[in-house]
This record gives sequence, C-alpha cells and structure tokens, in this order.
Amino acid sequence: YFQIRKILQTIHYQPCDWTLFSRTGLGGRFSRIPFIFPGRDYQWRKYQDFSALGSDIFVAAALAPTVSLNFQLADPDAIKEVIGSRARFPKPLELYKPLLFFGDNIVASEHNEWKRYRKISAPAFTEPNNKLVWDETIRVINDLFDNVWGNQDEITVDHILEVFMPATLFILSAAAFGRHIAWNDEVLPPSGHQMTFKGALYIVSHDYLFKMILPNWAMVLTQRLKKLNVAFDELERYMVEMIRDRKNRTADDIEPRYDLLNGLLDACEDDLGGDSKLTERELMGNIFVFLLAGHETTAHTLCFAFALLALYPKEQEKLYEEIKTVLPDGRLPTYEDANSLVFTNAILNEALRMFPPVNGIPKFSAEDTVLPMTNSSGEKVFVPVPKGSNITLHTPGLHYNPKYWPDPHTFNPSRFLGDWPRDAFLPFSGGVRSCLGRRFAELESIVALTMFFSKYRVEIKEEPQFAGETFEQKKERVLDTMPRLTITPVRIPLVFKRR
Ligand code: HEM
Repeated sequence: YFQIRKILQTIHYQPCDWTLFSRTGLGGRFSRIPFIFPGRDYQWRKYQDFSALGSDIFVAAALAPTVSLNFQLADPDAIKEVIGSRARFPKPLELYKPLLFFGDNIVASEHNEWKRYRKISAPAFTEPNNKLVWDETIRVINDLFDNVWGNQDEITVDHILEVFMPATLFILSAAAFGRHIAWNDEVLPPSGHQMTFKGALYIVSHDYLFKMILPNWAMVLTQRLKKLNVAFDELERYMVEMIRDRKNRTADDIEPRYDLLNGLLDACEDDLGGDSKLTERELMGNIFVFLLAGHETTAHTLCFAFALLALYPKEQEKLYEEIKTVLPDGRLPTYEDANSLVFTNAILNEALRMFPPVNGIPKFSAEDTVLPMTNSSGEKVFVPVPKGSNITLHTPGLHYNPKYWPDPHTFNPSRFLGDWPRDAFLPFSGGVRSCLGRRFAELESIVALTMFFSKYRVEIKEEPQFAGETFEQKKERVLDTMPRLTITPVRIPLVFKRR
C-alpha cells in the first residue's frame, strides 16, 4: 500500500513512463510495447524519452515483477549530487551478483568492503603501470603490423572488432597479469593444463555472459558451454599459480614489475596486515573484474572511434596533421607525447560521448531526498525522490542532451577543444566510484589511434549490396549497435590503405 501511494504521489509531480514490466527485469528483454514493455533499446533511445516527456529527469514506473520507481537522470546537477554522495545513493548490489563468480571484488561491493578493495586496488594503477600500458600497446600493435598484416598496402577487415577484441585482451594480459601474448602464439598447453593461458583467457572473455546468466547444471548442455566451463577452471588455476609464483619469489629474483596483479600483491604486503590484506579468492575476484571492466569497454570504444573517422575523412585528416606535427619523421609515440596529442584526445572523448560503453549506471536512494534539476524553462527546481527508489545515471541521455551538447548527433571532436561541459560527460562514471582504469583505457586508445592513423588511411569497405545507399544510410548501418553488457557495434567493415 505504501509503495503504491508513493508511486501515485511521485507520478503526480514527475513526468513518468509507465510500463507493466520494469526495465531491469523481463521488460528489458522485449521490443517496446507502450504500457507493457519499455523496450530492449530503452537506454539507447538516448535523449528521446527525456525530450518526449519534456524533462531531464523522468520516472520509469512498473508494476512487475515488483512495484518499482526508477528515476532516469540526464541532468548534470542531479547526477553530480548522486555521484557526490555514496552513502545516500549506493549501488543496488543485487544487480552486480553475476560478477561475484570469481570472488568478491571492487565493482560488486559497497560500504566498508568496497572501501577496503578501493584502498588496496587504487595504488596498483600507478604511473609505472600507465607506462607499461603504453609500451604494451605499442608492442601489441607492432606485432600485428609486422607479423599479421605484413607488408600489404591494403588490408580489409570485415569487422574491426575482430582486431580490437584480441588487441585489448593482449594489452590487458600484459598490463594486468604480466603475461605477454603474441598474435601468432599457438603453443601447446603446459603440462598439467588442458588449455593455454591465451586460449582460456580468450574463451572466458568472449563467452563469460553465459556463465553469468545460466545455472551451473546448464553448463554441460553444449560443447561450447563445456569448453567455457573448462576455460573458467583453467583461468582460475593459472591465476592461482601466478599468485603463488609471485609470492614465492625472493627479493633477489624479482626484477621490478608494474602489472596490476603485482600492484595488488605489493599493496597487500605494504599494508597494515590483518584485514587490509586480500585473500587469494579476493585477489582473483579483483583481477578478474579488471579483465571484464577493461576489455570490452576499450575495444568497443576503439571500434566506434575508427568507424567515425572512416565516415568523416576531414576529421581523419586533422588527426593525421596532428600526428605529423607531434611525431615528426614517423617516430613512435612516447609516453611523454600523451598530453600533446590534443586532437587525438578530443576524438577519443567524442567517441566516448557518442558511444558510452556503459550506458546506464544504477544506484538507489537510501533515504527520502531531493535532486536538483534545471527544468524546461531554465529554472532550478528540486525533484523529491522517495527512499528505496532506483536511480539510473542515463549516460546516453546526458551525452545527447542538447542543452549541453549542441547538435549532439554530429561527430564533432573539436567540441572537446577549449572549454566544454565536464559535468555533462560521464563515460567513466564519477565521484569516488569512478572508473579506476580510466587512464589505462585513455592511454591505450591514444596509442592505437596514433599508430594506425599515422600508417594507414582508413575507409569504410565498399560492398556491392550497399552500393546505392546514401551517406546517412551508410552511417546508420556502420554505427549500428546491439544492447549487450556494454554498447556493442554490430559490424564495422573497414579498409586500411597504407599512406
Ligand atoms: C573505455 C574504457 C572504459 C570505460 C568506458 C569504463 C567505464 C566504467 C564505469 C562507467 C564504471 C562505473 C561502473 C559502475 O558504477 O557500476 C567503471 C568502474 C570501474 N572500472 Fe572502468 N571503464 C573502462 C576501462 C577500464 C579499464 C581498462 C579498467 C582496468 C584495467 C577498468 C576498471 C574499473 C574498475 C576497477 C571499476 C570499479 C571502480 C569502483 O567501483 O570503485 N575500467 N568503469
């Protein structure tokens, strides 16, 4: 009764999108049917629902599976308030349960447990680790150029994701686990293992979603699922071996290592002992979550950045001009160049604005409270939020909000040169729970952009079946997305022509 009364009161004062089924449950699995299902693409309708309802905060209200209110936020002040107060707006941990299968970890925790993980994890993301990310990205891309693409003048890639999923995985493997993987590595598993580390990592990072959504008994139903099960076991064993191996080293035989695993182990040792140490299970949980958080997100961002640059050759030429100026004589970028590549950074930001990989960040209200908002007449108002309401930081809604991003559907990296509305940009979340790997992802992307575009002119592959399409149709096709754990490109076929 109280829930229903709260709902009636709320929808009386706040614009509302009513559906029978909620967004987070079953309702998010089907196409939109007004008043029944919110639609699979509800998060990727960008600013559309806010515009239709005439407000930068609206309520998604549902009756099933339980009566619920979900405040959708595309207002920078409201979002700032939420990310600025972790105690008032914690994470709804039940949504993060699937991330616990390797062990408790920083992403799927709250309160004191999260504080402890953050305190131990944050020091691993150090300057030397950033430098390692930079160097490893160069190594992985050079390996691709030299040993896979060879001396060909033109390379056609049917879907650029086929390049960036392995590339980001190899970089992460080196920078997180300290294990180098080469593109052409095809060795037999070491004794006692059924799979190589690369094989296990590859399968887990591709198919982990099945493990998250299927019950254990279902994991033997197909060959693919059985293989996934073995890959999980194998990866776990490799991680245990790596952890024990590092712990057993003596002071003399350790050359300095700056990968994240080492950082976590060091932090455990340097710490006060007792509670501040991570157990082996927690170490694995955290390292595994770095793998998940850092792999697909970066790969997808690079895919969209490359697609946008292929669609907009003028912006690609501006990028090339910057690369020629900052890196004369075609030299490789050094870590010190990162801040001079201003336009390259702007391209990355614009790709993240238009295609934020994490497109909804869930929170809930731990108390009856209010959120500030600018209404359609430009006045500051306060929106009451009842205790227990779900809240979604609607990243695409914010990133396409025309009040802060004029002409939001246009690819215009220059909007990030000079002054830009920082509070209206949330690809890495914000506040104390912002992304720990932000610099990791940025550096990796900057190296990738400079190395590929200094060597190649990139175009969309011409295909006979699309011969008659207009630019707008081509853009829509190439930038098409699928709603998965992160926003996923459907197919981006590219041609790389040597400059
Ligand atoms: C373009 C790439 C990336 C994007 C867009 C991104 C985005 C995000 C977002 C939105 C969150 C908040 C999630 C939430 O509240 O549920 C987050 C958290 C996190 N990310 Fe990233 N991320 C990226 C790359 C990485 C990388 C490369 C790593 C590590 C190697 C990483 C590690 C983490 C961790 C550990 C957290 C949890 C922080 C905490 O809760 O205290 N991320 N990321």
